[in-house]
Amino acid sequence: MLAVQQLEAGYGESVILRNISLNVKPGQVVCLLGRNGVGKTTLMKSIMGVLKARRGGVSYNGADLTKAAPARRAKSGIGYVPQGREIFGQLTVYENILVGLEAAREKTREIPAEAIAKFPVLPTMYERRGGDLSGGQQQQLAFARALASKPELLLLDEPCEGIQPSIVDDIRDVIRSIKADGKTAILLVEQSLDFVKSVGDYFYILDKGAVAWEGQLDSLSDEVIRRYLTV
Ligand SMILES: Nc1ncnc2c1ncn2[C@@H]1O[C@H](COP(=O)(O)OP(=O)(O)OP(=O)(O)O)[C@@H](O)[C@H]1O
Repeated sequence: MLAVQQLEAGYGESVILRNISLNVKPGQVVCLLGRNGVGKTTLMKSIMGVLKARRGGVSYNGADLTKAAPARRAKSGIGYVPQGREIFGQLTVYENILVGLEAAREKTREIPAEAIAKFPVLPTMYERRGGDLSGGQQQQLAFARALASKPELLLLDEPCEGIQPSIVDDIRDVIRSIKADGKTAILLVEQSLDFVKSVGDYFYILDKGAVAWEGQLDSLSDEVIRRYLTV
């Protein structure tokens, strides 16, 4: 469903991604691995269209999205939980989720039940400002905002970063439950290999601007971990 082909992207003079090709199939949980600074977030931004591709392309369900703005990509069915969550601090919890609804294919102001079903605490906080929530609550809100448009592909950039261990377990459960529902594929950036192995199907390792290794997660060997992931 998602195909990234020979993508090149970067900032100003610097080229971060030189030649990236990867695929995500329906319902799959694909994990993006690599040492700090290899460009995982840059790739997520390029897929979402926040950062323009310089070469190569991004296609989704057969449509070429390489030149499409982020809003069109969202409307095509791609949801995004960015690194750092990017909750609108001055908006209420409810309003934050409504922002996610803007990307829904049918026009509605009704938050779909499935967006919040996994986060029962959120409706009890609808009137609170996003900025007043804890990190874990903000992460739940970022998930709900992304799920509001019923995406078929969810981009998750380090959803456990800065989150306390008990909430990390909750996030794992949410990812597993999205996977079990079978309606939404996930492209996940995550540092913890244990976490990745507990939710993922397939992996890509980035190194030097390209895909250095890929495979089924159960085939990820200690040798590959040492070569590309150990600091
Ligand atoms: N807005 C920006 N302007 C210029 N350079 C940037 C910008 N954002 C990131 N970079 C640089 O691009 C490179 C890749 O960064 P990126 O955040 O994509 O890596 P990452 O693999 O996600 O790292 P981490 O695991 O630390 O989040 C780094 O060298 C970083 O300094």
